[in-house]
Amino acid sequence: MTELLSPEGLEAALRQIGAERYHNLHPFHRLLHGGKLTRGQVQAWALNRYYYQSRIPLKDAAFLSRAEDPELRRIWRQRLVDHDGSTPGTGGISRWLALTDGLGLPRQDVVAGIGILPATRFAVDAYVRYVRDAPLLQAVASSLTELFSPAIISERVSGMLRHYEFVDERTLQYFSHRLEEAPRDSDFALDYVKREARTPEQQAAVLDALRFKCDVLWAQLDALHHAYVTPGLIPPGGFQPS
Ligand SMILES: O=C(O)c1cc(C(=O)O)c2c(n1)C(=O)C(=O)c1cc(C(=O)O)[nH]c1-2
Repeated sequence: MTELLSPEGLEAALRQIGAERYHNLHPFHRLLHGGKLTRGQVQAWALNRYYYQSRIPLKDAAFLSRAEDPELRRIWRQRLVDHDGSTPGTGGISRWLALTDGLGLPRQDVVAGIGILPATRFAVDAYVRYVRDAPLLQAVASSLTELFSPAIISERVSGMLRHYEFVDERTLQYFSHRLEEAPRDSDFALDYVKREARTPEQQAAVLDALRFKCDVLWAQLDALHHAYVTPGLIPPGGFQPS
């Protein structure tokens, strides 16, 4: 039998999950941020990660289609604006393409998802489906990995600028925007789940949602590590670094 946690207790339990399971702990990120990857391996990461970026607005649109409260929609819809921009060439997706352009990947291949790993697709699509189908409280909770993203983003930007001559401030501009957007989004989502998870069962579901999302992020890096680090088994159709 689980007990009802206080809102602060729930927050502490969520933060504990992040401390144990967030993808900053994944060996592939240690290599990426520590300058241990080749340009081809960084290309593979940016290409696969584009698929995640491209699906985030679809999952937020799925969320909006289910949110009946106008106030909740008004706040959540900012996420779509952040990724898609308000005019062509603005927003997070185009900033991610500035990174893949800078790494020398053909834009049309990136956008078409040519060469992305099967496990990237499966993990990301599972996240979109989760947000489409799970109770709204869990859909909100699944975004809470963003509580932990500012720390990893700061580490990534400083590590990559220090170690790789093939990236610069301009190609990494995506991340400076996320440093402002992610805390705003995750503060809102955290307040929401602390307020709305009122039974032990709901609290357990919120914690499970965050574990699920950590798995979505972790599985993407497992796939990259398996294909491009060790044992280096690139699946059929996977991107081949030149
Ligand atoms: O660079 C990262 O490590 C990282 C992590 C996460 C995350 O923790 O889910 C997101 C992002 N970046 C990100 O850029 C982003 O737009 C984003 C949206 C979401 C979400 O769940 O709605 N997570 C993340």
